[in-house]
Amino acid sequence: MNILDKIVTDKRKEVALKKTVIPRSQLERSVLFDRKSNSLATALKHSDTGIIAEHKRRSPSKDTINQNTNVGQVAKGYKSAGVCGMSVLTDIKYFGGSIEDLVLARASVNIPLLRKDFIIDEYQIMEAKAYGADVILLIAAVLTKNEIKNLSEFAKSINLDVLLEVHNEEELTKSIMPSLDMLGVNNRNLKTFEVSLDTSKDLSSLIPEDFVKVSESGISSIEAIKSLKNYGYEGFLIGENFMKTDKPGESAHKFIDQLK
Ligand SMILES: O=P(O)(O)OC[C@@H](O)[C@@H](O)c1c[nH]c2ccccc12
Repeated sequence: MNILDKIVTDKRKEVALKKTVIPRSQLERSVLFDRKSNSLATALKHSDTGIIAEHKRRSPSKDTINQNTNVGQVAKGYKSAGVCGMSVLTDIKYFGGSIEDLVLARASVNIPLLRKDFIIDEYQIMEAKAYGADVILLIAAVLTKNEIKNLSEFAKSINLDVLLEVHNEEELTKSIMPSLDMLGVNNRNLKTFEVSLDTSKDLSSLIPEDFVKVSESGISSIEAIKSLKNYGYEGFLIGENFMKTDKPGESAHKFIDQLK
């Protein structure tokens, strides 16, 4: 079994258990369920820099990145750096995050927040909304075309933006549908952890114009962003490059200043 299969197997168990502890009807009663969403796709379209900064403590490819973070402070730092949005990893077992991280970020900022997790069930989308997310990530590598359709339409029905992540042409062609707002190309292969920005460049011409294009992972230089912009990318998801420093917000600030 590859790592992605393991993550999804564990995720199915986690979701089944969570459903018994907090039923959907209770999620719907969260005050955040009625909060007006803040669109990440719109923010990216109106930005010259397009940075989406991530909160990530550890990952299966890197182990520890930063265990001493205060997610509320990181959120404030990213906001004052001028990011378009923040991605909050909520997977516990493999990334050291939690759904509470999302609500703590939401308590600190009103910028668009992406719930970054392995979403396989509507329940997790309800949970994302209840804990303050504006956007969900769907990963084509772990979903069928039908699942992508059902989950993205459900997210749209509760006013969440959808970022669909692909890694190759096959995933991309099966996924193109009107219920998505943004198409993200992950430069990291989630099965082997290999990283190459060429993945974004190679797939760019296959993404229809009406989707905001996002390049994800392995981005650490201004040059990388400048070259990805030539391929039509408007969003850049950066985690480790900021999180490996003591002050992720300040690192993001310096980075964004150089982009302007
Ligand atoms: O830390 P990086 O290399 O800048 O990558 C950030 C983000 O793209 C990465 O964390 C990510 C992209 N897609 C994912 C899916 C699940 C978990 C994590 C991810």
